Amino acid sequence: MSDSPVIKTMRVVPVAGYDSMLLNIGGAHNCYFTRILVILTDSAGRTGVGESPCHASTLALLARFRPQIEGSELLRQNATIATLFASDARHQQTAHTDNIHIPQMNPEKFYNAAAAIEAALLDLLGQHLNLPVAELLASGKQRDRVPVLGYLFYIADRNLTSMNYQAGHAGGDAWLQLRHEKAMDADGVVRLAEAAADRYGFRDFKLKGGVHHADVEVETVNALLTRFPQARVTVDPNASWSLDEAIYYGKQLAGRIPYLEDPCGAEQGYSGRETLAEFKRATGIPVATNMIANDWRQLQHALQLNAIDIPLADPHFWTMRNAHTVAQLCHEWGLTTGCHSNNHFDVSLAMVAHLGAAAPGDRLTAFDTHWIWQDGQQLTLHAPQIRDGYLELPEGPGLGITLNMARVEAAHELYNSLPDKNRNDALGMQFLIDNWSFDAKRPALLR
Ligand SMILES: O=C([O-])[C@@H](O)[C@@H](O)[C@H](O)[C@@H](O)C(=O)[O-]
Ligand SMILES: [Mg+2]
Repeated sequence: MSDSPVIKTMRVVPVAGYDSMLLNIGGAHNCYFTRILVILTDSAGRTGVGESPCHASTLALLARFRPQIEGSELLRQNATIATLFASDARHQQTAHTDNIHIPQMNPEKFYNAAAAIEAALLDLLGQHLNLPVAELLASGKQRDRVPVLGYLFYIADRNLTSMNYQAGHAGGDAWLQLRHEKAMDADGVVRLAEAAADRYGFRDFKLKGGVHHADVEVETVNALLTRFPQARVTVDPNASWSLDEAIYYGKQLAGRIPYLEDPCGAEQGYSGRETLAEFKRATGIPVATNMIANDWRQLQHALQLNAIDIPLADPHFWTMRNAHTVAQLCHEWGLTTGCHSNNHFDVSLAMVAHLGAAAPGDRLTAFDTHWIWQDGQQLTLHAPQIRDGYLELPEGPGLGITLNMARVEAAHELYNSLPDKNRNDALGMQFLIDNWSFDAKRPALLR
């Protein structure tokens, strides 16, 4: 044994929070979203934490990994993580599909589990060395703040449902009110963007598409560009457009948008990587993706086909260290570094901040975060802040955050009370369209 601190306990805490009725190709976000916290304590009396998307199979995997983590030496965390990667769990899980109903997103449960454990170990290691996690990733800390985008959604009318969607706070900050109200057209989305820009200073926006006919979504992008002529605006239809549609609408937007995200996907015997490569050649528009390059093998094929420019390597899909390696590869190979997100708490916000702070080079597109939809529900004492369009790196060693255990326990209670614990966006959608079901090739409202 070295004189390394030893991991004493690993606690896995599924937690829930509230969300708005946000639309996407998979349907409508539930009024609740769920996540998992992995909380480690070590023999030096420190606590480290990581966050991941929540799914029953991820919880099962974390339970399986616990004996390998407890008793391990903190300074040998590379070997500990390598043991997880060497286990058959990595391959068993890839055979399972998830409930998210967004095709090919591939948020593999093994990676989610490994990512949360790895983040908690890095948090502890940083505290042990008195260094921020950004300094522990191979490039070291490059910046103190990371550009993030205003992630905009069409919002359905929560009053049409019997679900427990929350109301906003009238009379205060416009964003905190509007994020709960119906916004189904360009005007509504522009009002959301104004409120988000006022509160967070965004200069980049991404519209979640795959909801209306492409004409409506392009009109919304145009309205955003008219209102914010200096802003970078894009749309992500989650591959619901055909290749022909993507080229048609891409040509309308070319020169005015910095990139398109997953404009099209697999069709007629051609893979998503092949259709995106054709899209790029036809329009010259850079392509970002979180759908077809989510592991090393997919990324290799995507790059060989020259299908993408911006792999949105989410640390929860890759682990923080692997996502950082993708950022290094982007830097060395002339690609652009970006980051995908799902609804999350502030532990994930800190993970994303450290990842972005350590990404080498200047070719960084504003990172995604859903945090603005959850702002106010923090589980830490001081959540990382978004100001002036940037996510600020928290101060202090490790991830720079401290859990607020009273809030964590309350979020855990909420999780325990939920009948549906896995993400299922079809539920809310049934209130809008009878018997609605997911179709990877059709925007959610076109039935
Ligand atoms: O939150 C959503 O509805 C998004 O559609 C999310 O699930 C996607 O993973 C995502 O943000 C994306 O960029 O495709
Ligand atoms: Mg996307």
